[in-house]
Amino acid sequence: MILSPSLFAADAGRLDEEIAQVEQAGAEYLHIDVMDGMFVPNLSFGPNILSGIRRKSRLFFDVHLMIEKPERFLEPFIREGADGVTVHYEATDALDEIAGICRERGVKFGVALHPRTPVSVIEPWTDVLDILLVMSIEPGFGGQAFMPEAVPRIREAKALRERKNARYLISVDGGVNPETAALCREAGADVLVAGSSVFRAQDRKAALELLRR
Ligand SMILES: O=C(CO)[C@@H](O)[C@H](O)COP(=O)(O)O
Ligand SMILES: [Fe+2]
Repeated sequence: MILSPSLFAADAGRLDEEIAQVEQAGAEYLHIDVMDGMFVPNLSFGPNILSGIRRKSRLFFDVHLMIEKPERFLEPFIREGADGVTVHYEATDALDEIAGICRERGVKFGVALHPRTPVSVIEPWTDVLDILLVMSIEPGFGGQAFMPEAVPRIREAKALRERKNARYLISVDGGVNPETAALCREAGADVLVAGSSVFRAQDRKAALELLRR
């Protein structure tokens, strides 16, 4: 299981220490939420923050773009250190272009699905997709409860991968804690994104171990 602590839940006054802690505790990815106040009613990190934290960490930077027309900002996020860029299906008509740029620049191409977007919409891109992000909350805020409807959607994403003989990782984002992590794992998740359950815990290593178990 790949664990991707979500930086949005970290103490913004000491991001480098927070990142070092989860890196030392054995996280594989660092999930970085980018919000534009349009696609979601909130704001978060921009490319300048990515550039700053890139100098402090070797983790895989798993960038989750919750922005309208993400193709406008792909280049700065790649340049500043993203290893994977996940865009929302609902936010763009340019998935082919985005997939092409990701391939050219050697970064993983991810697509996120809002909880009400059918999993089947991704079918035309399954052969170029590296990460399918199944949202298990309404995007825009951390600390929300996991939506149980996500579980059959993870199963559907896995069945689709098998049927299409595709290779994408299935990632789950929102309300992931030790209990809901178990449901996600059983359903077929490969990557667990977890904000509050990691960064609100005193002992990050213990928190990651509980998610992994
Ligand atoms: O993309 C988002 C929110 O839109 C997430 O990545 C959250 O930041 C996850 O936080 P928790 O639900 O784990 O607290
Ligand atoms: Fe996210």
